[in-house]
Amino acid sequence: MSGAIVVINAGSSSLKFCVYFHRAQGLAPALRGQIESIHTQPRFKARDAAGAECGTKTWPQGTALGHDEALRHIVEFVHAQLPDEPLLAVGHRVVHGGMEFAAPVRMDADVLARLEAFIPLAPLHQPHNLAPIRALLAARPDLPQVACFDTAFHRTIPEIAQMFALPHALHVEGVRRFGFHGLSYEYIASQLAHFDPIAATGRTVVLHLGNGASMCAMHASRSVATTMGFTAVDGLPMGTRSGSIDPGVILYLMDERGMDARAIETMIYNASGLLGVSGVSSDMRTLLASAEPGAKRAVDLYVYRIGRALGSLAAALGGLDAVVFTGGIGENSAVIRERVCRDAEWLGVELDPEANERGGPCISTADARTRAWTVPTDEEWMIARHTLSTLEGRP
Ligand SMILES: Nc1ncnc2c1ncn2[C@@H]1O[C@H](COP(=O)(O)OP(=O)(O)O)[C@@H](O)[C@H]1O
Ligand SMILES: CC(=O)OP(=O)(O)O
Ligand SMILES: [Mg+2]
Repeated sequence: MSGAIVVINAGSSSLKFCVYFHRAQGLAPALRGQIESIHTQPRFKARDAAGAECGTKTWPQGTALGHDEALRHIVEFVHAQLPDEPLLAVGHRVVHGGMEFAAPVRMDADVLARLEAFIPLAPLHQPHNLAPIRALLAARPDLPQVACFDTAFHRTIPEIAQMFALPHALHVEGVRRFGFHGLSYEYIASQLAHFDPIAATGRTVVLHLGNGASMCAMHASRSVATTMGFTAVDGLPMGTRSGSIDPGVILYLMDERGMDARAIETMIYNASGLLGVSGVSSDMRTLLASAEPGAKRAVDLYVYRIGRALGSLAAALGGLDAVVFTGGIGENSAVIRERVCRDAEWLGVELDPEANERGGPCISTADARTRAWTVPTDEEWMIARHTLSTLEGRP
């Protein structure tokens, strides 16, 4: 079965793709890239198997390209680069799998309809995750497609950590914490043993800081608690999402400010977080480079909330052996890592500033009680492996 597996990963601000060749010796990346900042200043970049840049394009500042146009650009690019490679399957990141989908699944019209029910629970992601699946099911019904879920990795979270203190019938019906960024956490969990056996077997908090942001407490590389909940708007402040707020604020906005559910949805998903607090930008690079007081305010709140969440997750773990930074901000921003690590000194984290500037992978001092790492995530690799296993009928 020689040919290509194409992986599509629609994030809230980016569309990432990777083409893997499946050969006798296994899966190998052949072409990868992304369009980032798709709602604000889209930039396309692709690299070949050797890591050499093989495609770039930038759109003018202020272009709201959106996911559909971004996907069209990527499909044309991949087709032009690899016109003769037979396509074996397409693997997709699907953010919400609810209680029903705890493992990757082969797509058909029935599964698609069931996944569409979760659109209200992940409005920035699920529609964009499902649109290419729907289009391909219509155009190429013979082509295998596999959905891989952000929620699946968190199914090991103990019942008590999944609960809201609401009437219990709601929990039974599925109003519970699901958690997200699971493909990223699963990848990091698969890498921990190579970096730090203590982090792999012990108590580790992984910080996935991208446009969406969450943190996951892992015990022996399994998820035991996470900051996101029923939806991906919970937990940390993000690029445009509020993270946790007092639910009383929602009632106040409805009753006293005349806002309806849709207006509140737009506010908490699209106009809050770094963007709302700063009034400047949702993009961490822009905020760190800005002299505006709003930019400093947003970064300060971001770091503060990460520190609060770290204390809470360390409590859930009963202590802390390691922290791991990943995601666009976690992998690339030495400043944010430094600030988070300084605030976490009470938990035994001791930053090595030079190692942090170099980008790690180890960014803590040799004798720190709690080790700190920066590890690039690879959701696409997890999706490719799950897609192949599903095609081959393996769990
Ligand atoms: N060098 C950098 N310094 C600070 N932030 C960065 C840097 N590079 C990327 N980022 C941030 O990473 C975020 C995007 O992360 P990413 O994980 O790619 O997003 P998505 O959630 O859409 O998958 C943006 O906020 C961007 O500003
Ligand atoms: C679930 C989520 O927030 O994903 P992303 O960070 O890719 O937007
Ligand atoms: Mg992402």
